[in-house]
Amino acid sequence: MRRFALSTLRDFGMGKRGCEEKIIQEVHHLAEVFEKFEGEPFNTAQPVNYAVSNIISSIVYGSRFEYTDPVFQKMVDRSNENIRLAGSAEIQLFNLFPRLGRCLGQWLGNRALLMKNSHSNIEEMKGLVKRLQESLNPQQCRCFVDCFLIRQQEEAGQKGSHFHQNNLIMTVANLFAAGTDTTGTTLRWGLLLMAKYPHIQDRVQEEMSRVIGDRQPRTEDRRSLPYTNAVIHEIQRLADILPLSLPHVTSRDVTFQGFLIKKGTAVIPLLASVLQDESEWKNPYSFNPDHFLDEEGHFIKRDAFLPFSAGRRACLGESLARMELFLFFTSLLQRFRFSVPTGVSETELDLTPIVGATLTPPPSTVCHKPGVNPTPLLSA
Ligand code: HEM
Repeated sequence: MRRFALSTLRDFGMGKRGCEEKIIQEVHHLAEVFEKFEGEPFNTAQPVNYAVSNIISSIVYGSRFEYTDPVFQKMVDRSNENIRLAGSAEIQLFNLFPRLGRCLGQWLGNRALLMKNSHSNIEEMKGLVKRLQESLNPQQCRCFVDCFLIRQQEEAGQKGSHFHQNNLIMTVANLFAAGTDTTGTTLRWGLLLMAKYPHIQDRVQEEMSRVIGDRQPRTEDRRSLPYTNAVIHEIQRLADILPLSLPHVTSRDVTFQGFLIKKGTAVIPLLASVLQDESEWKNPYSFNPDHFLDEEGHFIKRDAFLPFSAGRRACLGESLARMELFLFFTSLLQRFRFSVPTGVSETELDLTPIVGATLTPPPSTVCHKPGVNPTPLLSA
């Protein structure tokens, strides 16, 4: 299923050009929302989440949603709420000791809410899939769901086929959740860190203005923007949004660094142990883009940079996420200057994360005014 998902996602958007166009279109929608605040402080969470969710949604369903669509809003909000709930103490405890479920009784309010949210989202997704199913044309594959349905028809009656309805809905739900909160959270950390460190924002905007001027940033510009690239990597390193990655289970006995790990053991990789390793990074707990630059200011790759984890089950959306982060971040910084609200100093700006399954920025607000080279908004 992973292989099918990867190759289909590549065909439907994660292929470089197709995806780049989708992201650039979405940047314009997001920038329009930002513009409406006219410099007043606002919380970037919802518009940013809706924008990134539209990228995975258009790959999966073949079309984007309006940010004002109440069904879409609820799906994104529930999915993000679930990621927060999944990291709560009671859910973690329940996962460790499921048999304690009944004893934990009233304690499990979070679990009830999580299940209710999942159920509601799955019902909405079933409706979206049904509509695509009704208009399915096997000669014209419009999106991920279509590809799955066509394969399902081809393998109909085949024993053991993975292409059944339940797998389709669960895959769609996983892609939606995995593709929304992670990228949205990282982008919001980025905007907050730019407001906190204006001298770093200055350097990003100076580099962009010098290298690409007014035109729309493109993925290939990454190579000519070493400082900006280093800043985006440093945002991901410091934000460490998935410090526990995802839990795994050993499929056989393994000996690792002299320790025997029995088959069936739960393994939780601590990404923080590399992203903030004191022997790897000069200032592991500070925001320092120099971690990714050599003395001449060239970008350098670092082995300890593993926000997408590693190995055969590493993040399936890494290339999509990297493209989204680069294009959203550069396009927003080209249009806007982000700052702390009046009356709050940069040093006072709190960066204590909210702990869930991901580490999200605190509910702070940022202001913006036109950037160094504000580009006119294209009509989408
Ligand atoms: C900044 C953004 C992102 C970060 C930091 C991130 C990080 C991760 C991490 C750490 C894992 C766990 C890997 C493991 O189990 O070893 C993961 C898994 C996954 N990610 Fe991402 N991710 C991001 C964006 C995305 C996007 C945009 C998608 C959409 C396609 C996506 C889809 C997935 C899927 C489907 C998995 C499960 C893979 C599997 O179990 O085989 N991710 N991600």
